[in-house]
Amino acid sequence: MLKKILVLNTGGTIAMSVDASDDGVKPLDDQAVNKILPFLERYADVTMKNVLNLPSPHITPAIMNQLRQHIEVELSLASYDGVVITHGTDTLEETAYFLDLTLSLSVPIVVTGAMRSSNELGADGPVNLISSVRTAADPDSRNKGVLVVFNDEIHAACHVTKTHTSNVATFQSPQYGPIGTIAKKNVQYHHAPLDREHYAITHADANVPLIKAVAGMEPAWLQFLLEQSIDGLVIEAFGLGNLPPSIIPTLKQLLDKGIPIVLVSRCYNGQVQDVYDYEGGGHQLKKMGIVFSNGLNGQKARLKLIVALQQTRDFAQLQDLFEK
Ligand SMILES: NC(=O)C[C@H](N)C(=O)O
Repeated sequence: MLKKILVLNTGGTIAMSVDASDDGVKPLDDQAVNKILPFLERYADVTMKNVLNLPSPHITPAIMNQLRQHIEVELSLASYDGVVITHGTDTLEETAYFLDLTLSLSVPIVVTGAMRSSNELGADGPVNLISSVRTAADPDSRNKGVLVVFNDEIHAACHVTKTHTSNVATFQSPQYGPIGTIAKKNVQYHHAPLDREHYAITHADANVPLIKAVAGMEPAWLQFLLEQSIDGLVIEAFGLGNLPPSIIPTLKQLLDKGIPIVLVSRCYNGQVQDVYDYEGGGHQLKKMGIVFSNGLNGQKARLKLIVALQQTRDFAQLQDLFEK
C-alpha cells in the first residue's frame, strides 16, 4: 500500500516562474508546485497544501514557529507517514534546522526546494520533490530528525548549508557529507545523524543579531547594539575563535548587561576553541564568559540561541547546550 505523505508548500523558486515580459523570476502562478502532484502519485498517496507563498528571504523565526505549529496540528488531525515541506533555498537551512530543534516527531520531515524556477529548462523542482516524497515514505527515514533532500542527496538539517548561488548541487554538509543518497530504485542511508536535541518552545521572538568579524573592525559598529534591546548576540569570529581587540570593550559591556554572546567561526569547517591567549584570542573570550558553539554556522547558532533562551539565560547553562 502507498504511504501517506503530506506536502506543505511555503514558496521559493520551486513555486516561481520566469516572467517573459521582463525576465524576472517571481511567484506568477500560485499552482506551480501543485502541477507536480500527478508525478508524485506513483510514489505515495500525497495530500498537498499551500500554506504560504513567500520568497524565503521573507521568512522569519516567527513564521518558522507558525510552520512548526502547523505541522503539529496537521499530524494531530490525520495520520501521515511523512511530511515534505517545499521552501525557498535562501533560508531553507534555517527553517530546516529550526524545525529540527523544535519538533519532536518520529515521522520523517523532509525540506526541499529548487534552484531553477518552474518554467526554466532543466527545472530541478519536480525531481527534488519526487526524491523528497520517496525519502519521506521510506521507513529508514524515521527518527532521523529533519532532513534536507536536494539533487539526489539526503542531508541532516543540522549540518547542511547552501554553498552555491545558482548550482543545483548547492546544498552540502561541509564537515560530514550527505547521510544518504536517492538511488534510482531506493533510498540508501550511509550513516546516522548524531544525537538529536529538542527544545519545547511556544514562541520564537527573541531579538538576536548575528555579526561577522572582519579585519580592522571599528568599535563604533557595535556601539549601536548597546542601545538596542537585544536578547543575545552571535558573532562569526576568525579561525579558531578570535576577535579584533578593538571590539572587546563593547563585548564586555554587553556581557555585563547580562546579554549572552555565542561565538562561531567564519570558517565553514571545524569549531571554535579557546586556544589563543592574546588580546581578543579565544582563550580570553572564553574567560570573559562568551559561549563557544560546536561547529554550527552563524545563522544556525542564532536560531539555536533564540530557542535556547526560552530555557535559560545563564551563560554556563547556555555553554552546556552549545557543546551538544
Ligand atoms: N532558489 C530559491 O528558492 C531562492 C529564492 N530567492 C528563495 O529563497 O526564495
